[in-house]
Amino acid sequence: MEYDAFLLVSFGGPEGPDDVLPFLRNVTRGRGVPEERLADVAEHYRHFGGVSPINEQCRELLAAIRERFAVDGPDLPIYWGNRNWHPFLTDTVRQMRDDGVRRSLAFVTSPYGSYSSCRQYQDDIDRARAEVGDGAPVIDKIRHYHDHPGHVAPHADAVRAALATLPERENGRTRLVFTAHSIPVSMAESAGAVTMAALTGTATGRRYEAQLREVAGLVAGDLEWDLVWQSRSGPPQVPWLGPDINEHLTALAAGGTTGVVVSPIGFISDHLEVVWDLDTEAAQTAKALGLDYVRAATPGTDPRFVEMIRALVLERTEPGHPREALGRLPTWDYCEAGCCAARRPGPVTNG
Ligand SMILES: CC1=C(CCC(=O)O)c2cc3nc(cc4[nH]c(cc5[nH]c(cc1n2)c(C)c5CCC(=O)O)c(CCC(=O)O)c4C)C(CCC(=O)O)=C3C
Ligand SMILES: [Fe+2]
Repeated sequence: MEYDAFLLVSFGGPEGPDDVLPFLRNVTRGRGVPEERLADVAEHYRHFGGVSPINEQCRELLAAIRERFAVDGPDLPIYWGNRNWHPFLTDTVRQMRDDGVRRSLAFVTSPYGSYSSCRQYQDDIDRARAEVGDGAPVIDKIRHYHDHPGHVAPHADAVRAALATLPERENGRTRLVFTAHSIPVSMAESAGAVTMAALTGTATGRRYEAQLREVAGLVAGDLEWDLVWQSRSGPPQVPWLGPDINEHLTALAAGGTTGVVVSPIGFISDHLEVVWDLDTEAAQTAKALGLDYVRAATPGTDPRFVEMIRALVLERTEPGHPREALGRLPTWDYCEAGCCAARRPGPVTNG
C-alpha cells in the first residue's frame, strides 16, 4: 500500500490550569462519569500545575521518530493529533488535507484492544475526517503492538532495573505487580469479540485482558507476577475490572510480602495516570503498609520502541517485511466494523 504520511495519535492532556476542566469535559462527554470523580481528577492535575506530562512526552516521541526516519526512512511527513486536547485530531487532519496528504498510517499510543484503547481512537479519527469533509485523507490505524519485541524489551529491562533498586531485607519477600487502566467489565467482555469471530468462528472477547496477560508473561520471564488494575472511573454501581492496585498492595502486605515492583505495562509513557495513581497514591499506600515500593519505567523514547514504530510502518509499506510478535494472540491490520463498539453507559437499573 502507498502511504504519504505518518500520524501519531494520542490521548491529549491539559497544559495549564485553565485547560483542566475543558479537557476533562472532552474526555467524559456522554460517558456517565460522576461530577465528584471529575472534581477529584481535576485535583490530581492541579498537583502538577494543571499540566499533564503526556503532550511533552508525545513531542519527545515525535522528535525521536523524526530523527530515526531521517536516517533510514521511511521518507514521510510526520503529524500529531490528540483525541481530547490540542493539537486536536480535526485540526491535524485538516492540515494534512491542505498539505495534499491522501493516505496516512496512524500510530496510536495504546498497544491494546478494547473500546477505550482502540476503537475510540478509530472513531475519533473517523469523526475528524468527517468534520474535515471533502479531500480528507484516508487514515489506517496501525495494528496492536502489545507483544512486539520493541514494546516488551523496554518493559522487561525496566522491571529488572527496578528490582535491583529494592533494598535488601532479611527474609524479604518481593512481588512483581503489573498494572493497566481498569475498564468496565462490559467493555472487557466485548473487547475484540467481533473480529475474533470473523477470524476464528468464535467470539472470544476479553482481548484487553488477554493481551495484558500475554505481555505480563513475556516481561516477567521466570519471575512470578500478578496483574491488577488502576485509575478506575465511572459510577460505583457499574462493575469495572479489579482488584485495584491499592487493594492488592494491602492484601500482599497482609500475606507477608515486604517489597513490590510495580510495572505499568498498560501504558507507554509516564503520563498522569502513572505519576499520580502509581507514583503518588499507590506509593503512599505502600508506605503506610510498610512495603518497599519501586515503580518500573515505561518505554517512553527507548530506541527499541522507536525502532518498533518504524518497523510497524515498514510492515505496511514493504512487501515481505517481518511482522514481529513474541506472543500467540493474533493481530490484524483492520478491525471488523462493530468490533469493540461502544455500549451506551446509561444508568444502571434493577432487572
Ligand atoms: C483503557 C484506558 C486507557 C489506556 C489506553 C490509552 O492510553 O488510551 C486510558 C488512558 C488514559 N486515560 C487518561 C485520562 C483519563 N481517563 C479518564 C476516564 C476513563 N479512561 C478509561 C480507559 C482508559 N484510559 C475509561 C473507560 C474511562 C471512563 C470514561 C470513559 O468511558 O471514557 C478520565 C476522566 C476522569 C476519570 O479518571 O474518571 C481521564 C482524565 C489519560 C491521560 C493522562 C494524562 O493526562 O496524562 C490516558 C493516557
Ligand atoms: Fe483513562
